[in-house]
Amino acid sequence: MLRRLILSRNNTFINCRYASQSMVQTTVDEKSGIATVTMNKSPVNSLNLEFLDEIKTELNKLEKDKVKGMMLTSGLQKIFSAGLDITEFYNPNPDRLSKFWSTLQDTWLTLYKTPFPTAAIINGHSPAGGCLFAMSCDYRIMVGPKYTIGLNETKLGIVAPKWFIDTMVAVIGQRKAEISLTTGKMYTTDEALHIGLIDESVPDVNTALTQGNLFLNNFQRISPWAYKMTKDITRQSTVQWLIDNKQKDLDFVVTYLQSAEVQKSLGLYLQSLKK
Ligand SMILES: CCCCCCCCCCCC/C=C/CC(=O)SCCNC(=O)CCNC(=O)[C@H](O)C(C)(C)COP(=O)(O)OP(=O)(O)OC[C@H]1O[C@@H](n2cnc3c(N)ncnc32)[C@H](O)[C@@H]1OP(=O)(O)O
Repeated sequence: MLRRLILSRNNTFINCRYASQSMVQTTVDEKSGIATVTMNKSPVNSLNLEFLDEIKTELNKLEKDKVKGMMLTSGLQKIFSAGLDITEFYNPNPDRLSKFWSTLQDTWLTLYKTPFPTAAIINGHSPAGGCLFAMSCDYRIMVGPKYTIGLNETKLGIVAPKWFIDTMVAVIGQRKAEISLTTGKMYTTDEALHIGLIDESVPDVNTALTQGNLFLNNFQRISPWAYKMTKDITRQSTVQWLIDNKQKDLDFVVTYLQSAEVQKSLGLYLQSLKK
């Protein structure tokens, strides 16, 4: 792991930590203690086993370093994240599929439970797993108006697992989540703002980063202990369900994803993407 100091947009030095050929770049503003984690896996930030593992490792490091907040964003031009890497579960190797799903569970738990406040800077399309990661942050700022966000699993002929669903319910409520999930709807920035899936829509990424910093700076005046306890209590039932049902969730997903019917749907969906 290498470290270097670079000059940030507001002329303060930021501590930049990066690994060679890393898919995740992190900078920490020395003055505010706020980290920016940038996902950088071309072409679409699809979440495969190695990428998830890197994100989880980075989040754990930030916790150890006691950062004051974190913004999650993308280094790609028009995509926040295309969600889970479909090639991990189309014609999968069963052992790798198990490892992939366990890593997803752990990465999500780490992100959803961070002891520091988080903001998603959604600077591109954010379907499915990309939307899950954005919803798992404490606050969402999306660059409009061109991009879309949502849990579109039914469009792939698959079903969002219970903890994806519960995460969405926590953000937009039962009724809107049910409609969104069953129809697999991808929302435009304006629509997402209207239903509360995002908190702010802004015209460009610099404004999004400024607003993200503003949101996270609110917590300078809040006791970290009070923040963490409140977040734990608020998110407890969703988190506890997964902790108690990790193996059941894994077994179900691995079996279900390998069924002939699901594999057929995924094959057709992948083909449509290639076109
Ligand atoms: C009791 C009942 C309980 C039931 C429980 C069931 C539980 C089991 C179910 C398991 C659930 C699994 C959950 C999955 C969640 C997911 O995240 S699935 C992934 C969903 N993602 C998408 O649908 C996004 C698809 N991609 C796009 O829409 C577009 O690519 C884009 C808008 C992101 C970008 O568009 P564009 O810039 O035009 O790029 P493209 O040319 O489309 O793509 C470039 C390149 O990338 C490949 N690609 C795109 N997305 C993915 C992906 N998610 N995974 C892998 N690969 C992807 C695309 O095919 C192109 O490849 P080529 O360059 O053509 O080779």
